[in-house]
Amino acid sequence: MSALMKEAPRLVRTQPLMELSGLSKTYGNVRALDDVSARVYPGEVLGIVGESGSGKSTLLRMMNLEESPDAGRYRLDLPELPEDLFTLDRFERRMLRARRIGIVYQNPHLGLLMKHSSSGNVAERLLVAGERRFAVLREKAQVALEASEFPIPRMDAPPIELSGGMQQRVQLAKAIALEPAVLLLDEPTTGLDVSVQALVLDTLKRLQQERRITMVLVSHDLGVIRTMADRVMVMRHGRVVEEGLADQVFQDPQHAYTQQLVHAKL
Ligand SMILES: Nc1ncnc2c1ncn2[C@@H]1O[C@H](COP(=O)(O)OP(=O)(O)OP(=O)(O)O)[C@@H](O)[C@H]1O
Repeated sequence: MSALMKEAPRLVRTQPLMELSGLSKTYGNVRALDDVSARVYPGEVLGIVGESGSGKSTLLRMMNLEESPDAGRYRLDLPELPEDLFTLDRFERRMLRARRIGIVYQNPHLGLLMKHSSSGNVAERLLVAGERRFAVLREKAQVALEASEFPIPRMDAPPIELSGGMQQRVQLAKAIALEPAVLLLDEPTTGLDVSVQALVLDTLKRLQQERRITMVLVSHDLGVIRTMADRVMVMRHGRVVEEGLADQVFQDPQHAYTQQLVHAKL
């Protein structure tokens, strides 16, 4: 079986790990999110797909607590957290992000200090979470880089000197260094060469299978979503128009917009 082929969906139907409800967000006169709700179950990969401007990245930024909605609530099923994470202040959000939420952006400049060493970028995440011992920081950074299949001899090179694929692996190492409860991926392979894209997806898939990391993957690329996701949410104009098991949505799309997306891809 090719490494990129999917296993049977992992239908874990326990309590959702992540639950967002009734999210709305308006920028000027653009309604980026319009009453969006989403649930993510432990160990699954939720794919969010939709055309440019449909609200995917806005939703992911909310999941990462980078922004607050005009309305809506956000719950993570982890100990000692409030019922609505949007009530947390800036500092509390930062700590929660550092310890429990990992993110990989399409644009590495958003996730990395491009002129600092790659190992330092990963170590910084560990520092924010309280680790101060230099040897431990370095060792843990190396372990995370290895898990991301980053070439270790280059771990002290700054991302600015690395290829796009390697930069994404540094972001990934930083994101998983503390074994987050959820890993958010915003178009993690968009802009990479197709062959590099396949290798990075392979790494994500392996990590997912070995560690059962709960993931939310945003992509406009149906191929990427199909490769990775157990469940899919289709967004359009800031709303969720369809959601379901990935195989179901791809084989038998119900909404006209999803049909259009799927058929355009075939
Ligand atoms: N900070 C912002 N200020 C103003 N408008 C914004 C902001 N963020 C998003 N928008 C607008 O909200 C809408 C949704 O944007 P969003 O980036 O979430 O969509 P997307 O589906 O991720 O698109 P893309 O695939 O192009 O990134 C767009 O019309 C966008 O222009």
